[in-house]
Amino acid sequence: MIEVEFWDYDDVDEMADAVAGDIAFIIESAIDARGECLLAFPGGSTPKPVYEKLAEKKLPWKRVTIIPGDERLVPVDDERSNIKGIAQTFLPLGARVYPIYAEGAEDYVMAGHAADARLKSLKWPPDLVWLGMGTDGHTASLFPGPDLDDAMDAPKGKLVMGIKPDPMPEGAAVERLSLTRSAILQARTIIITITGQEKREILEGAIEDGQSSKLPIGRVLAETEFPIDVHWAP
Ligand SMILES: O=C1O[C@H](COP(=O)(O)O)[C@@H](O)[C@H](O)[C@H]1O
Repeated sequence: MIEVEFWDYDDVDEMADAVAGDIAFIIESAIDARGECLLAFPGGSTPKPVYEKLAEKKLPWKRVTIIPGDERLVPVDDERSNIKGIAQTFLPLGARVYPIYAEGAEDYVMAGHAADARLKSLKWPPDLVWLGMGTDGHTASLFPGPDLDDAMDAPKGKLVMGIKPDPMPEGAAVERLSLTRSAILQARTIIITITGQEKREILEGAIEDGQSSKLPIGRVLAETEFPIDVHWAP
C-alpha cells in the first residue's frame, strides 16, 4: 500500500511558500543532527518558484550540498541543463552545488558510470530527494526505453545511470542521467511537487495501480516504505 498525502494549494505561489518552508526545516534538522545536509533537486520548470522562495531563507548554506536528481546531457550553460538553474540560485548563497554530468564522456552509458563514481564521493543517503513528474509519468529521468528496467532494478550501490528515453520527450529530447530507483528510495525524505489537473490525475492513477503501474513514477512509489508528501497546485 503506497502511503501518499496530498497537500493542495490555491496557486503555485502558495505551494512554493509551503514547500520552501518544508525544505528549510529539513536543512535545519539535518545540520542539527549531522552538521551537513545533502539534497537532490528536480529540474524542469515546476521547481523554479520553490528555488526562489527557498533562496530567500537565512540558512547555513555553506553546509548544504545540492545535486540534481537527474540531468540532461547538454552543456552546463544550455537552457535545458538542470544544474544551471540550481547553480544560478544557490551558488551565490554559498551552497555547494555538485554537478553529476561532466562533459566529455564517450556516450550516455559512460556518462552514467562517471556520474555514479562522482556521487560515491558524497555521503549517501541524501536528506531529501525532491521529485517532479512529467505528463508522460516519468520522474527524475526514469523514462521508458532500453535502460528503464536496469534503473528500476539497480542494486543499492548503483546511484546513477545513463538513460536514453524512447520515445524522446518533446520538451528536452536528449539523453539523460538519473538517480536509480534504489538511490531515490534510500533518501531520508522524498517529496513530490506537481502542477495542473492532468499531472494530478496521472499521479493518482499511478498510485491506485500500485505494483502494477506501468509508469516510472508508479514503479518508484510502489516500493516506498514510508509516507510521501505530494504538493499540488492547479
Ligand atoms: O525532464 C524533466 O522533467 C521533469 C518534469 O519537469 P516539469 O518541467 O514538467 O516540471 C523533472 O522533474 C525532471 O527533473 C526533468 O529533468
